[in-house]
Amino acid sequence: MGGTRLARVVAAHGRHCLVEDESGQRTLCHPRGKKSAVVVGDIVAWQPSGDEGSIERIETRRNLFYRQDEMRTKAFAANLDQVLILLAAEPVFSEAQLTRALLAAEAEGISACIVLNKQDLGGPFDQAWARLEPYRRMGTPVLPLGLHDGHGLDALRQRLTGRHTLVLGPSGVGKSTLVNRLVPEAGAQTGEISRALNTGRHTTTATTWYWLEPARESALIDSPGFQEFGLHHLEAERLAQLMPDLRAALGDCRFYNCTHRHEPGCGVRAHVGADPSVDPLAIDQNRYRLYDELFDELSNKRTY
Ligand SMILES: Nc1nc2c(ncn2[C@@H]2O[C@H](COP(=O)(O)OP(=O)(O)OP(=O)(O)O)[C@@H](O)[C@H]2O)c(=O)[nH]1
Ligand SMILES: [Zn+2]
Repeated sequence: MGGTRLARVVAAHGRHCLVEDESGQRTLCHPRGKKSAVVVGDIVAWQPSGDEGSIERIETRRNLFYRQDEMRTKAFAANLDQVLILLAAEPVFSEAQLTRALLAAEAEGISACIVLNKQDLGGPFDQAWARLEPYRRMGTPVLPLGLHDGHGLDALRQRLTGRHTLVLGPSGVGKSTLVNRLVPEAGAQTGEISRALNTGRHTTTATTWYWLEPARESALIDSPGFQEFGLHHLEAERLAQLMPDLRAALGDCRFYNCTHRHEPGCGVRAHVGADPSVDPLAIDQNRYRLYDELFDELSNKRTY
């Protein structure tokens, strides 16, 4: 159709968004009619009208990273290559929250990595690093980082190169420090987006797309909302498949529809609490407890 162009959504506020074309040109767009909301990372077909534009269509998404609680769904971003979960030696992180974010990524087929910041803190860092051992063992990359002294920054840059990465993390782990460290003109970009979308507030409250280099190949997508990570969109029966450590032990249960909670002859529970130096399929107690609790939560969810 004449006049329609493809572009990427680099910021969204309400139903309005900022799209960026291949040359890097950004345009404020509004949806035409009653269209479903766009998400950062969406590829859209849009049509210019004056200085602004209207969204005609959202291209099919490769994936959509989102959370869902009883009342609402929150989409973080679409078409991702990777989700990076930033944690730190302090504040002490919640394993439940970490596991939920990993599950949401796995359910959409998005690879995830964990980055542990504040390496300079010594003891607390070592304790946090030890808590992440089951995650390393199940194959999730875990990178040490010290944003204050630059430790591990090169390895992190390597992991981000050529990918579009959503960054998530609880408050206080150093997410703004990370963005400012990797995106030299982050402040300017944020200001430009705030002005364009007329939010009148700092866009740390909205999801924002940052390019890491002038060639615009690697991107960091900064998104708030790591708290209250609802997984109502997942079936309880799918959980074990989505947890790599449990998944590795599947196939040896007596019952084909085993929930791995109370059935006799369960091949998963046989590995819970085992010594990893003896049992390569050992499942960490905490991980199993999280599975058990989530199974309860997801099988008792109410639908409205
Ligand atoms: N010791 C230490 N402190 C760090 C490091 N990186 C960041 N911090 C500190 O951690 C605190 C939180 O950093 P921010 O970048 O504001 O963290 P944030 O994740 O954006 O936090 P919110 O703004 O609450 O979302 C600040 O006081 C930083 O100086 C580090 O490598 N070591
Ligand atoms: Zn079982």
